[in-house]
Amino acid sequence: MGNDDARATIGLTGLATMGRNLARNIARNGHTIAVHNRTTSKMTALIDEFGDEGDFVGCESLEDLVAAVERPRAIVIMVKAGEATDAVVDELVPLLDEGDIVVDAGNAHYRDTLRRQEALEEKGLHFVGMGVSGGEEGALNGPSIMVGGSDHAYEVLQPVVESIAADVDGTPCCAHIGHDGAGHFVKMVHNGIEYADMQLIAESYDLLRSVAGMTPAEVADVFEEWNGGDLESFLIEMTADVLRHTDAETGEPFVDVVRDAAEQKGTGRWTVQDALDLGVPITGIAEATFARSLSGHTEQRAAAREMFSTTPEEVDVDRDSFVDQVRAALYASKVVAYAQGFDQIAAGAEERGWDIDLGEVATIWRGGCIIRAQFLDRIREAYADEPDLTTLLTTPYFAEAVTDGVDAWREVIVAAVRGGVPTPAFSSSLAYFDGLRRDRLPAALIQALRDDFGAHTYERVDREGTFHTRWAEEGRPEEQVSD
Ligand SMILES: NC(=O)C1=CN([C@@H]2O[C@H](COP(=O)(O)OP(=O)(O)OC[C@H]3O[C@@H](n4cnc5c(N)ncnc54)[C@H](OP(=O)(O)O)[C@@H]3O)[C@@H](O)[C@H]2O)C=CC1
Ligand SMILES: O=C(CO)[C@H](O)[C@H](O)COP(=O)(O)O
Repeated sequence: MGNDDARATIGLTGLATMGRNLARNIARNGHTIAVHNRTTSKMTALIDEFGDEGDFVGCESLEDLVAAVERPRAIVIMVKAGEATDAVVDELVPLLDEGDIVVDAGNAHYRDTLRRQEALEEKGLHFVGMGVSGGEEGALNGPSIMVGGSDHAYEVLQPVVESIAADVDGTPCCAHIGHDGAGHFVKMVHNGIEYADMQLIAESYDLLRSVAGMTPAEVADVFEEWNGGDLESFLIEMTADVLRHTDAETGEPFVDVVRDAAEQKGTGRWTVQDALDLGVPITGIAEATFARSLSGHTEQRAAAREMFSTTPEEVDVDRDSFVDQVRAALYASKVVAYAQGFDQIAAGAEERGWDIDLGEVATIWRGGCIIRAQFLDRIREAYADEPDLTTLLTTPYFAEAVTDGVDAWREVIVAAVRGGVPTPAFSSSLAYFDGLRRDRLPAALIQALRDDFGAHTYERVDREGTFHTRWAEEGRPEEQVSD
């Protein structure tokens, strides 16, 4: 296909919340961008409203979009993940030429990215799975960008993606994470951590309201104060803002007029499914995902309330001390959630042959993305000191934070249990910490039971080898099954 009139550096199809702002960001940074949307009115609205922000080429069809972009073309797809992305890829591919680059910037499952990458490679095209985080505002003003694809594709895209990404201390929040699905894999785990972060924040809010009896506005003040310390982050700041918001119609705190059933588009669930396959215990993320599911089971919740309706025990706490304890518990649990997420990235990278630099991941999450937080700098430093870190939990800074916070963490969970306030993420994070540091785990009993009912064998603490006890026989003789 000829494109003699092509003058755009890059093309983008999918101009909903993210795509339209990403396109504006690209144009504002001096790149000519060709824009397209299945429903043309979104494209014309973008040009009408924001056409003067940069050099846009409006396109009514994918054919026009392809013709408008200089070769080798780079075309970004920013549409609904799943079937919609496949539909756009299928329509786009026949229009392209060898060497062109298709970039999926949506929240694709990394396995879909692997599949698409293989299919396009066979046609001589490059496929890039590019995770973008930052929501609507980040897409416009600088997101965090996780690119997966060939070295060549990254070289072509680098000037554009680095110029539009958020910037922290002069470093763009953008990196070539690895080949094929690596970028979408890291974005998936990022979203899993986002689920855990939000669940921990929600549990903190619930405790401060239900145990300490604070109003949403008072809790907002607490979050605002926390945002001035170690917990400083986008989500903590946003929580203060949301809790202070009053519903215009009713005059009630906004949080009280929102239905308490949390939805999910799937990235948290994928993270948990993947962690199960990898055998990595990401308990905080898993509990956060299940907590969203539980909140959505409205009929079961109604039945349970009717059957078990109880007034939880009043818990007598000193408000100021409790606020401090919740802060410590939140911080320690957050450290666990991030440690687990980074463990998953390390395990996934090893399993799939991606050379993922964990310090670089922490670096590009410091700005632009939803989980941006001051303490990512600490994580970056930890991996800079020791790239093959076994767990973030044992690095001096985080070990101290968890050790200092552990008593408060326990107190908070005791208060939650007494008060009937569910804290699945707090509790599972503490259980994870206790599990890791325990001298002996009851896993020994599980091994013995497995051997008893299924001859599954066990290892001994005092000798090498694999053993089986013949439980049904007199004297229960033990045999060594292998060395
Ligand atoms: N919203 C967010 O905060 C974030 C979203 N993402 C991801 O970015 C992508 C875009 O998200 P968002 O902007 O919220 O928009 P949506 O996920 O709501 O997707 C809407 C866009 O998809 C297009 N689309 C849907 N089905 C098709 C189809 N069959 N063929 C062609 N186009 C189709 C729509 O076109 P039309 O207008 O014609 O309906 C529209 O442009 C998603 O993959 C999302 O997961 C990533 C980070 C943050
Ligand atoms: O990717 C994102 C932020 O990083 C999106 O906002 C994501 O879609 C939110 O996920 P969910 O709808 O499952 O809460």
